[in-house]
Amino acid sequence: MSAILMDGKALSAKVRGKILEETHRLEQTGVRPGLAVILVGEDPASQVYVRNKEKACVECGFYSEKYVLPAETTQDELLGLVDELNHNERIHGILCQLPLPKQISEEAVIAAIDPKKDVDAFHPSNVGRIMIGDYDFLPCTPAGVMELLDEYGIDPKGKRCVVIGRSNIVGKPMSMLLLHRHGTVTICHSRTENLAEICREADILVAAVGRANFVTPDMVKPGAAVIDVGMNRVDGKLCGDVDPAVAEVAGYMTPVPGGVGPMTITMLMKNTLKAAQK
Ligand SMILES: NC(=O)C1=CN([C@@H]2O[C@H](COP(=O)(O)OP(=O)(O)OC[C@H]3O[C@@H](n4cnc5c(N)ncnc54)[C@H](OP(=O)(O)O)[C@@H]3O)[C@@H](O)[C@H]2O)C=CC1
Ligand SMILES: Nc1nc(=O)c2c([nH]1)NC[C@@H]1CN(c3ccc(C(=O)N[C@@H](CCC(=O)O)C(=O)O)cc3)C=[N+]21
Ligand SMILES: [Mg+2]
Repeated sequence: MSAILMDGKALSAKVRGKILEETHRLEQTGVRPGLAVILVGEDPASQVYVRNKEKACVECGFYSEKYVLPAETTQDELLGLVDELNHNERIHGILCQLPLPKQISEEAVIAAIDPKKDVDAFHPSNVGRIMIGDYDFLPCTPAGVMELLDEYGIDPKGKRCVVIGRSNIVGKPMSMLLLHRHGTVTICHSRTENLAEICREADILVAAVGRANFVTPDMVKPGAAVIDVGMNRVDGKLCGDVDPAVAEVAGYMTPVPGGVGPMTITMLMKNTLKAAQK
């Protein structure tokens, strides 16, 4: 048996095509969606992400600005830029790439972004709204995973869903979106006991750990949908959190690259369009 690969690249192309149509419609009213991306320091993974985001902006017809700041940037300097972008009328979405250097508080920067321009949906008020189920912006990576599940006809309703990872940017919001869709959700983390056993019960297993080949075939229920959020560099090569051998057990699986990554960026485009439409 070999899992059906969930093609995030193909689905992204489809969704980006629809976004481009919406962009053209919005332009009739004199508004072009604008996204500002801030990158502090030279994290190589972040640079790939920023490059892919620029390409996506072109595909969606957006205006975009990129700010590359040195690793020594102070918190006040960064907050100054955020404030400027909050007031810049060409910019509808602001994304500050995480992680930030040690001298800068991520919480302070996230809180400084105007919630109406917070296309990551990381601001506490947007996070709160997601908890309640009353939101404008969905968090990009979890939203991308949900669109992939929908595209392949995988409905979380009533199903055992296991999320490995509890970060604010992936694990926690992922669990919340699965819960909204009536999944029975278990969140695992580094202190979880009997992790493999818990994972083996999952109909939908999401790996957001940040460790290459963490999920092995013995941890997967035959036929399960296995979603690989991981983006790890091993000897210069990009690989996920899921051992490729899992494809022999799983029913569905997302590849890395070409799975969740492109969908994350597409959801960022969707949020930016939405911000511009408001
Ligand atoms: N495809 C995409 O669009 C995106 C991909 N990523 C990638 O996803 C991965 C996760 O990112 P992120 O959530 O930010 O990472 P974090 O490092 O913030 O979180 C990792 C989580 O995994 C848990 N964990 C670590 N080791 C173990 C273990 N041995 N057993 C069980 N749980 C463990 C941690 O537990 P604890 O809380 O106890 O420490 C933590 O909750 C990374 O590879 C990142 O690059 C991230 C964002 C978007
Ligand atoms: N404020 C903030 N928001 C984020 O959403 C955020 C962040 N910071 N920090 C870093 C992580 C990581 N992340 C990725 C998204 C897409 C790809 C991506 O495009 N992946 C391609 C890579 C292909 C290639 O190698 O070019 C793929 O999987 O096919 C990678 C990584 C978003 N993150
Ligand atoms: Mg920091």
